[in-house]
Amino acid sequence: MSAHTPQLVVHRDKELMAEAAAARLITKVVDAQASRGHASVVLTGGRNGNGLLAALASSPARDAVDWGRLDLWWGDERFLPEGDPDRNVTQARQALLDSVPLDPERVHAMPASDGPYGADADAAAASYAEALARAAGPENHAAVPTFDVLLLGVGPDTHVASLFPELPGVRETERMVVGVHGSPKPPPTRVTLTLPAIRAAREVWLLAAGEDKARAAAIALSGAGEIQAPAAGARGRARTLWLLDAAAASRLPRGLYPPASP
Ligand SMILES: O=C1O[C@H](COP(=O)(O)O)[C@@H](O)[C@H](O)[C@H]1O
Repeated sequence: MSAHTPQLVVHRDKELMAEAAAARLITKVVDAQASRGHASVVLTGGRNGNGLLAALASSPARDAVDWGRLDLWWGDERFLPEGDPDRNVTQARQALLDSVPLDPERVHAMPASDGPYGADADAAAASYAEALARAAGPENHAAVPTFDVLLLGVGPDTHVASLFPELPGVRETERMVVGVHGSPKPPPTRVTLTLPAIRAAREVWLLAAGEDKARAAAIALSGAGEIQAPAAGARGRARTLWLLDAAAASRLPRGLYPPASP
């Protein structure tokens, strides 16, 4: 099976999906730290991403992670003032980050709209791209680190990170990070990794739980184009994993799930 072929795991409900994904992430991070001394994870916003972080916070196995040797990056951010409750980083802090001993130098939040770039989301995006490029080593395949795991929530319209169907961001082939203007989901201004940055990750995990994600999962996994269905273009270098609950998997084409017998 090619690394580009998505693998699917379907859980009974969203709570079990969040707990199983948290357990899976802990194992991945612990293994990476054991073999290379450090690990890097790209976080997502949204309900499913925050559900995973909350499950991780309440897992006894969280203490197996060396939090001080974990780099955290973001796949996208809602371009709002620092501390705004709708910022993805604010929600991640509440769900998990404030309760684990992270090294603040390794927590790479995207800039806020009242930060050094003011309301200029494009300048904020360029500065995040520079930070990623500085962190990328010669062994990396792009101007971003080879993230161990990159998490993506899947929106009901098939968006991932802040790459929305048909908007310029999803068409970007050169830059690693771009500003988003006129997002159909509020707030309208955002900053996002692009598909080339996402595809530099070793593993990409797409999270989809709930009935409102069923159509998006079915479209993205049925051969749709990435411009129309950005989730279809998200893949990892070594693995692309869709983690779903039964409701989100309910409209998948026959033969995709459960896996067809050989
Ligand atoms: O706005 C966003 O939405 C998506 C999906 O969120 P969900 O609540 O429908 O699961 C999320 O992945 C993205 O990071 C976020 O900025």
